[in-house]
Amino acid sequence: LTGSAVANPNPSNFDREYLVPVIIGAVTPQTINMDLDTGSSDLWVFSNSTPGAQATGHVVYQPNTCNASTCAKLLPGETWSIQYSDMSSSSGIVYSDLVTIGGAAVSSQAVEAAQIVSSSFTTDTANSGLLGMAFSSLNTCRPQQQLTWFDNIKASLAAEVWTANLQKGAAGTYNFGYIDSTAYNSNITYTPVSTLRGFWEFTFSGYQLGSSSFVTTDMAAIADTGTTLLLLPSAVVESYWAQVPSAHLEPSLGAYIYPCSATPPNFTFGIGSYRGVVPGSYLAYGPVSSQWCYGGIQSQGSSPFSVFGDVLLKAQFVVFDVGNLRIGYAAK
Ligand SMILES: O[C@H]1CN[C@@H](c2nc(-c3ccc(C(F)(F)F)cc3)no2)C1
Repeated sequence: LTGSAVANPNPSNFDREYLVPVIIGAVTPQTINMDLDTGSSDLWVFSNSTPGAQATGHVVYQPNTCNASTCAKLLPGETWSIQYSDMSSSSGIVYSDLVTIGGAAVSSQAVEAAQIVSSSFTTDTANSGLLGMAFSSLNTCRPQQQLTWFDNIKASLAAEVWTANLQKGAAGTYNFGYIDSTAYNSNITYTPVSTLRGFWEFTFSGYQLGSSSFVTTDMAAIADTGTTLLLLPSAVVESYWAQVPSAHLEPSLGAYIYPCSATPPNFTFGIGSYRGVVPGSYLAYGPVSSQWCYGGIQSQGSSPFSVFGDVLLKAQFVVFDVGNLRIGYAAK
């Protein structure tokens, strides 16, 4: 078994997130556009349990709890509650239902129906749920923790692997169970993943800011498709933006902005001897005013690891190798 699904950048806002059409339900299938997030492990959707004022503009999951085996089943006593790093949150109850992504189906997937969503979820009307693709140890369902869609399907796949091929301002692809050798043009460089924190966590071997020399230093990072930007240690971020005249940390935003007339420098990361290049044009996030633009590289703050978010991932072909607990990068 293999699967392949489109990854659509949110149309209106600078590739802020990438949405995948997910089909939930057998008797009354619904296609729900969800944010595939390698930084969390809950599959949750706006639902008929979400207050109308919070669900306005969203597709809502209507579990068909008929008695047949093909229907949705409420999991008695199960609840979930999650908070994302931007302080947004959601919580609710849990059903089991058929979930198909890119033609690959899991018959009894825990589908977490939201009873409460925070305001930024309500306003992000392109996104009607999150599809967690980190490790199941992070799943918030209690008292019985639930498995991610990938953990449920991986034994049926041709290989316990999936790949992300996100694009700048265009539809990309998530493939499940196989590696499309036509989708990249360098060898894939793999490095081990630590699952101790439940993330796709790995060590990268250093970085290069623009045309400066490569800095060889082992650093921790997670690959997080649910984070828009590239988050690095504040000292590295300061050095990066020092290369752009008038770029500065804007106190009111807590973020670096730069003159929109400038093109930011490239960012290169190392994995062993592999060098992954993120073109400077990918590091221009979007305007905050007529002349100031929001930088695509920002500080990771007090986080113990950097965050390789969409601005970096869309420049690479990325292999999430669950079977061998490793992550792979290739140029494309
Ligand atoms: O927590 C970490 C796990 N991965 C990162 C992540 N963050 C979101 C997110 C998506 C949409 C929204 C909202 F719609 F704007 F509310 C908020 C957060 N999804 O993955 C951060």
